[in-house]
Amino acid sequence: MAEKLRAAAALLGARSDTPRLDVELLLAHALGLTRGDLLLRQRDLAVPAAFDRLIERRLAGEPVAYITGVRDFWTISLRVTPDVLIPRPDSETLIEAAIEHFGNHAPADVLDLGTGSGALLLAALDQWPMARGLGIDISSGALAVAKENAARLGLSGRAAFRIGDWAEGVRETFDLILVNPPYIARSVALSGDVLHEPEGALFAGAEGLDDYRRIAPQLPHLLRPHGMAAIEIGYDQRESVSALFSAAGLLVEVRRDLAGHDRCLVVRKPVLR
Ligand SMILES: C[S@@+](CC[C@H](N)C(=O)[O-])C[C@H]1O[C@@H](n2cnc3c(N)ncnc32)[C@H](O)[C@@H]1O
Repeated sequence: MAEKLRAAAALLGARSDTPRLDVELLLAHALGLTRGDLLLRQRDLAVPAAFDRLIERRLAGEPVAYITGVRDFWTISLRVTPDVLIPRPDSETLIEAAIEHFGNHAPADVLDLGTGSGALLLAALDQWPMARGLGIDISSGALAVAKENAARLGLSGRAAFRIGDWAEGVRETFDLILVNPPYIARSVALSGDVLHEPEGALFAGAEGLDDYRRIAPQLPHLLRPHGMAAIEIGYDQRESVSALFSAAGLLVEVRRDLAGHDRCLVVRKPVLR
């Protein structure tokens, strides 16, 4: 088996930045095991015939998460399909910022705008067992995946989902608002795995700012006085996006991801004295 895995990883080296991990995840999927079980038991296992077909799909550019249908995010494992963006480790910066803000005081009500697979909302509900949440997305395909994830994680009782255009028509207020909108400029030529992801999850007009422009004026009406919003940004959007939320009368700080890139705006209401 070891030789076969080395050969597959060498093949994928031309296509992927993480060939060894890809091979392990695909083989675990072919065997119906977790990656952990695969690593523990690999000496006793044979490579199934289905593995070669999975490697072919990966070589043709399909992301591992769409092949296996699964992606881990924060403390949870999510089902993913081509209807949803594959949740990124960088987006965990938003959950970390929320944990830092709330400390021992858990948020009661959470809003996730552009919920996709439900990653951010469901990670927050897993983090705070008494919290309830609402996930909104414009894509009915994405909402079907998010609902399935809530059910699989036993979180349906605390998670509601609604089709919507950002927060249009939302009358409720929230302690925590999580937002990872599309933020790539239309002129950017994408390559690699991302070409398989939904365009509606990626692009936001000529400068990548169209969705922030819509969301910024909505936030003051949605955010409770001591609440916070964690908003994902592209590594070079700190100033342009901060300006939009400041202009909406909100206080803005920036958080970096593990790679040291600006990744998340922490947005609060000014405290009235
Ligand atoms: C970058 S993805 C984020 C998905 C998920 N929150 C995550 O972090 O993995 C952006 C999401 O916003 C949704 N979206 C795009 N335009 C929208 C709009 N006008 N109103 C609501 N959701 C929208 C897309 O369908 C997509 O699911």
